[in-house]
Amino acid sequence: MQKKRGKKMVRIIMNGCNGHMGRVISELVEKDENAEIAAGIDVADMKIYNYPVYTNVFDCDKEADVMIDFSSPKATDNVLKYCVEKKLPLVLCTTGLSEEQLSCVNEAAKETAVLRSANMSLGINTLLKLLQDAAKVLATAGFDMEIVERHHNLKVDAPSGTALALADSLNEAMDNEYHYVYDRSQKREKRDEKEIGISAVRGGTIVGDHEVIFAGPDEVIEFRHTAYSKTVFAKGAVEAAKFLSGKPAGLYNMSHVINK
Ligand SMILES: NC(=O)C1=CN([C@@H]2O[C@H](COP(=O)(O)OP(=O)(O)OC[C@H]3O[C@@H](n4cnc5c(N)ncnc54)[C@H](OP(=O)(O)O)[C@@H]3O)[C@@H](O)[C@H]2O)C=CC1
Ligand SMILES: O=C(O)C1=N[C@H](C(=O)O)C[C@H](O)C1
Repeated sequence: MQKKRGKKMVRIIMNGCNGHMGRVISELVEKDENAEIAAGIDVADMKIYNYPVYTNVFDCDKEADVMIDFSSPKATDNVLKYCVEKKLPLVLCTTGLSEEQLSCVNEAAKETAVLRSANMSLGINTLLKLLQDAAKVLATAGFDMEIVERHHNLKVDAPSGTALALADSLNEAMDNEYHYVYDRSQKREKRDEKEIGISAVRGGTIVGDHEVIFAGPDEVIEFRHTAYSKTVFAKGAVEAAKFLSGKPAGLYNMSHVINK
């Protein structure tokens, strides 16, 4: 299909182009007058779309304005190296990165623009802010904070990157006094008041569901976000790519895109 070209065209390299998110983004960009996929990167060239696919990121010699990455932590080290070498802005959406990889992200952001977000949806990024006000009132009043996340049965990392980001947001509001508990199966003592419990459910085709529970004496408040399709993440990622193209080196997040 020949698409109408807009005035301002953002050229994207899609890392993880054969995956679930890579495909949703390819479909979305196909209809976008102001964006195109210059090349894809994945472990195999499945010839799904009409852009060139490289199985090794370092073989990719296409001119581009930004990379979007939805792949695997196994790809992250090379993705960061490539983007630093090419001074290519990077929208990093892959979750499950190690502590060491997270510090490499910070280092890379000194050389090129990096926007890392575990969740590209408007809803979760709004919730991250709202929760801080709630925590300041409720956790201070002694409410316990718990997070339950639910995802499809193909998800490999647990807890989700979003659950960790939600916990970090709560914790930041409380001067980082809290610690996270992922598994209570070996515990023989009651809950610590400074813990945030994080539980993961995996099943079927659940796109992504996050519940933040504030449980106090005789009352409970719950905040819940449900993604009904992967398009919410794809839209956010393409918007972030357009925002990041041409930006100076630095670490960005979705709040920069939403409040631009
Ligand atoms: N920030 C956000 O809003 C969101 C983040 N995510 C995260 O994005 C990531 C991808 O999700 P999803 O698309 O569902 O996963 P998929 O497994 O469907 O897709 C990942 C793709 O990346 C490929 N891949 C694996 N290793 C490499 C590598 N070294 N280089 C290039 N490509 C590679 C995989 O190939 P193969 O299958 O052969 O291994 C696969 O085609 C996950 O970490 C997920 O948690 C997902 C949704 C939203
Ligand atoms: O793997 C997924 O699918 C998702 N991963 C992200 C996460 O780990 O938080 C975001 C979203 O919930 C979907």
